[in-house]
Amino acid sequence: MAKRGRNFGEETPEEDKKKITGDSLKRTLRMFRFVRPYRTQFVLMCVFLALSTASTLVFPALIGQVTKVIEGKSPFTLNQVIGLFGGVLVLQAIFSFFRIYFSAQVSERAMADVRRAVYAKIITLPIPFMEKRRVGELTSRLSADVSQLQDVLSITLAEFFRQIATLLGGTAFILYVSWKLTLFMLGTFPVIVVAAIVFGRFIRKLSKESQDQLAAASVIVEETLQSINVVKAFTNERFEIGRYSGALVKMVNTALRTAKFRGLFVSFVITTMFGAIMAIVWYGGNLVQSKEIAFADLLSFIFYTAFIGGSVAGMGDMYAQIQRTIGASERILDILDEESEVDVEQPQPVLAAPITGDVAFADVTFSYPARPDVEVLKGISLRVDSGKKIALVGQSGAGKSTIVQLLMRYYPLAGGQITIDGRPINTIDVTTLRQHIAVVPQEVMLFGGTIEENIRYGKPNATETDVRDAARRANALGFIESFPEGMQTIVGERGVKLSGGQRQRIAIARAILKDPAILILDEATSSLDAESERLVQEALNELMQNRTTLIIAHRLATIRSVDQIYVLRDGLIAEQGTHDQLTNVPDGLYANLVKLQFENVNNVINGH
Ligand SMILES: Nc1ncnc2c1ncn2[C@@H]1O[C@H](COP(=O)(O)OP(=O)(O)OP(=O)(O)O)[C@@H](O)[C@H]1O
Repeated sequence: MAKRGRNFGEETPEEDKKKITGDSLKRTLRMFRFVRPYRTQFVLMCVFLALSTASTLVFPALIGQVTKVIEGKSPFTLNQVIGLFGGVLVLQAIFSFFRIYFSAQVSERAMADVRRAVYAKIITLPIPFMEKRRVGELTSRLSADVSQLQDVLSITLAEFFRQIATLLGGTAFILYVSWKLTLFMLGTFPVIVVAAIVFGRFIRKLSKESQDQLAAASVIVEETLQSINVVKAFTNERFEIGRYSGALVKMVNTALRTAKFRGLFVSFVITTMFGAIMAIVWYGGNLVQSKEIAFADLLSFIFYTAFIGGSVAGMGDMYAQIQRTIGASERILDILDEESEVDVEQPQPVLAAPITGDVAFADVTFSYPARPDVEVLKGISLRVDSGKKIALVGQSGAGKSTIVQLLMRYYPLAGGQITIDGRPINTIDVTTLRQHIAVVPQEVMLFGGTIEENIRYGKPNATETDVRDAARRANALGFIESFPEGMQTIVGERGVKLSGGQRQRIAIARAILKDPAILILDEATSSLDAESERLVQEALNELMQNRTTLIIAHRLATIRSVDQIYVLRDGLIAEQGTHDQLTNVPDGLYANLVKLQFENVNNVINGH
């Protein structure tokens, strides 16, 4: 049996072992909506499948006919029968071709639609959903689960149909030839096939064990090579070699044990299968001798028996296949049934009336969905008037990033309200809301394309001149043009080919191009060298002009001139005011932070 992805009868992983119930089958059938657009091809595939199965089933009967001709017991000549044989052969080839052609048409297109739908769903789901799942898990929905469904459409369905047809057609034929021989055959052959299936399962379990052990050994290699510096620093080479050898010995032992059973299995199969055929030939031969059946029919009988045996063997795998398919469909449907926050079926909203950018938080409380019992914000109220700048400062974990994540509407609030221009943000379309906000993150993440593509990410329909202009205003044009390929320079994976300061300026150019009313700056914690710092700061000043800006500040030196500073402690605003006001609060939090940073800088300068 041809199988893609998984091997014949391979053990079904635990998570795939879904009970087959009426409900789960019904749910799985919902996946057929993806086949509906291709129903013509699907029907054609079924027709050719039926035809090719029927033509295969004719072969044993034809072999019987040939024998009859040779024995001189047929009204046809040898050439006529062989001609018919050839005709069936040609038809069978044509039918099979079209069956595969149409099944590929259906399965490839329908599965691309499933992948597109799942991806569109995943990328538009709210952040809390993404937090609950691992990225690897989501990507395997797109690869493994969809491939499983594709197997069903392109292979399993055909196999299933063929097996049932062979079983029914073959049994009907042999019953017609001789019910006695049929009963004799049914008493032996299927029993052996089923025994072989069970034995085979056991062996596969064993070989999976040795595969797992090989995987475990590979993990040791991978881990140690990845952290080779650590291994060497601790001089643990000998220890690791020992660990690896141990894993190998275990694997070899299991493999040898498996081989013993595999040897037994092969001997068992060969002996019993051929034994059964011999028994049938013996019994059938007797029937031929006593003239109960014709010799030609005995030959056809044996061929059909082999066909039936193959079908019974294939059936064993069918149940596992259906289980896997139900599991895969359910996991895909679970995702498709989630509610998106962005409706991609609708065209992207054109930016509604420009906003002025008055941002206000009123008594906002919040807990992350992943940790509902920890209140991260305990009643935050703040306001930034249009075009003004505020800074959020406070210890790590105080809730600064949370505040801006809520403004982006990544999470629903537990209490209170956030408004922009007086409108609660949950009444604004989420795409429109985010179109008005740009974020310059702490760690700039660039996509693997060109510099131009990365800047254009801020506004996909921007002209080349706009992109250059944004780069120039972000102090980035200089370094971009110093590269031989200029704007077309490919930035390596995650932008590793660019320095930290350069990446930041690209992120600033991106934000300038987006031209939002509201800006969020998540200050980089690591400081740049003085020249880089100056270039970035200049670019930021250009970006911040006339925009409502929220700065998550880590280095207090950069926020002296903001309009208002909010000092956070444990999810509450502990102090607020301008830099000058706050530094004068005796023993104030901010005053202490400033002192601390000042001392640190002095310590570094003085070499302490
Ligand atoms: N996605 C999340 N799920 C659950 N808890 C989170 C999540 N993100 C942050 N937290 C928790 O919320 C609290 C506030 O985190 P937040 O990132 O807002 O702090 P921060 O002030 O920005 O800190 P830093 O300066 O280190 O970035 C922390 O205790 C953190 O552990």
